[in-house]
Amino acid sequence: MAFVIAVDGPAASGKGTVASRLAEFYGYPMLDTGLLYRAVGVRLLDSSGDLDDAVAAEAAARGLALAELEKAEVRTRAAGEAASRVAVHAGVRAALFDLQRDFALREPGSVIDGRDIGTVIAPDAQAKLFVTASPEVRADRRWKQLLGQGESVTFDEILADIRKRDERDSGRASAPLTQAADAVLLDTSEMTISQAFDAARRIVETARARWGNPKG
Ligand SMILES: Nc1ncnc2c1ncn2[C@@H]1O[C@H](COP(=O)(O)OP(=O)(O)OP(=O)(O)O)[C@@H](O)[C@H]1O
Ligand SMILES: Nc1ccn([C@@H]2O[C@H](COP(=O)(O)O)[C@@H](O)[C@H]2O)c(=O)n1
Repeated sequence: MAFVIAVDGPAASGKGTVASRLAEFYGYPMLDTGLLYRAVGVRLLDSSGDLDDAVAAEAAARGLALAELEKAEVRTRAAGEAASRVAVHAGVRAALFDLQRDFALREPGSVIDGRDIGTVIAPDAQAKLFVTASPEVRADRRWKQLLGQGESVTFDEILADIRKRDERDSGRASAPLTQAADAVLLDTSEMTISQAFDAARRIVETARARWGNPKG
């Protein structure tokens, strides 16, 4: 049976950073599911531009090619906003389900990060982390990241984005962002990347011991 590490949490909490370090440490493949929704959002922006059109959004999700996740465009602020708008459509989520679920079942294990991994995609995951940080810390991290990518934006604009995204992601009817009952909370507000990774690894090690696999 595959050992699945599910990493969920709000925008810019550092879940992707923790997930990629865990993947490297355990030698597992990693899937950043946010990129799927971002790529669907970008597809719609490039076509009709109507992010509220559920039918067009589902068609965009069904036509998605994995190569589209590699485009620099999916990592922009606009793509993040578009992703959270298309992610409310149940048809989009259904269209992306199998790809994520199949990834989760890869042997000998996988690391998947997103919003609904521990609750919907892999509710049976052996290790579940819910990575968070205060809105201000997350906004600061995302702001610096976007400045580094050459975007021109203020801290206050990013903080407003983060608050709006939290509200939309947590409030939607379909697979809302929520901590799974059996996920371990990891608040990285006061942690460096290396401290966050160490804490995450300890959580996973505890889950591995419980799972009964002595091989690290
Ligand atoms: N503990 C930390 N301390 C300082 N910076 C961090 C920390 N964790 C992550 N970062 C930085 O914050 C930014 C966002 O991190 P990351 O992409 O991992 O967040 P995320 O939760 O995956 O975001 P997304 O909402 O895009 O999925 C990156 O530039 C990353 O290097
Ligand atoms: N499993 C997921 C992953 C992401 N989303 C939505 O996509 C937006 C962008 O995700 P990032 O992780 O790249 O910030 C996010 O705000 C969610 O709306 C999702 O619904 N489910």
